[in-house]
Amino acid sequence: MSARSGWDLLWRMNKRSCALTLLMCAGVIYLSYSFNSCLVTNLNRALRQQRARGFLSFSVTAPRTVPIEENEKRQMRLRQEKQTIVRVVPLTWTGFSIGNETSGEPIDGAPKYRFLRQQGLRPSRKLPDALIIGVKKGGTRALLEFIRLHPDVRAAGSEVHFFDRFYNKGFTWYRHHMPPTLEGQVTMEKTPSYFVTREVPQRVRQMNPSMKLLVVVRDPVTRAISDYTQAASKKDGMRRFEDLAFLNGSGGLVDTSWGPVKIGVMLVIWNVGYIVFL
Ligand SMILES: Nc1ncnc2c1ncn2[C@@H]1O[C@H](COP(=O)(O)OS(=O)(=O)O)[C@@H](OP(=O)(O)O)[C@H]1O
Repeated sequence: MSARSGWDLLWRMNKRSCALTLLMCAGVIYLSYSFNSCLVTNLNRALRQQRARGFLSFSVTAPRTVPIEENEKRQMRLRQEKQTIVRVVPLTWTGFSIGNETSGEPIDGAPKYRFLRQQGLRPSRKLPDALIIGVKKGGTRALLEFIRLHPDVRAAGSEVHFFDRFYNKGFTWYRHHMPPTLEGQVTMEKTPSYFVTREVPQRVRQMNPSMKLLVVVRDPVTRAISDYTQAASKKDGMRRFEDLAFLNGSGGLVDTSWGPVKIGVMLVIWNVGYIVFL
């Protein structure tokens, strides 16, 4: 074999081994990438499941170097520490049972308050400290939902109508319709018809002279249209808005005795100094 053909052979062999090396590198990179992404996906799934399983347990993922037993102990310690300082407040309350609880006493039996009891907290129902009194179709539901996002506010889910419809049922009835609260939490409810019921201001004042009153105001015309639209959606064959809103179908003289218009001019029954307008 000549020297030249020897070099050629070596060159061809180097090219082959280079290609092989490159191929192997690519394989290693691909395998490690797949392994890592698989690991990350599994970790994410495990974390999500853990979070979903215990929304009240504050677990911390330990570094992989910490032995499992030690990690568990650390998690338990962390949980205990957190439980002493974290106040867990469910944002919604869907049911209550009259008869099991007496006024202002803690709700002991309900399993949903187990976490609070474990933390030494004892929720009880109170009469409201604040009312959203109207106006109907002013965005009162939205306001209540925004306010009750605050952990120190708890609100009755539906309209209670105590001061206008069920006043004769008494304060115990009213309190049982309020959600259980912890000390320092504000209790609220919203009933837009309070704004247009003549007896309500006096009744509210009698129950609690320092009650906070909130009113969402809205342009009376669009409010009336919204009110009418809601009514028309529930009742077939309702007359047209303009037929009801104007006297004798005049198109000029507004009928202020018609419900949806009347609400727009009802402010007179309240002492506006007591109300927060939004
Ligand atoms: N964030 C916000 N901003 C402005 N407007 C809002 C908001 N949220 C609700 N809305 C409108 O308020 C109308 C419903 O009001 P209420 O929740 O007070 O209705 S009710 O009295 O409890 O039936 C209703 O009005 P219409 O859509 O004109 O009927 C809602 O669209």
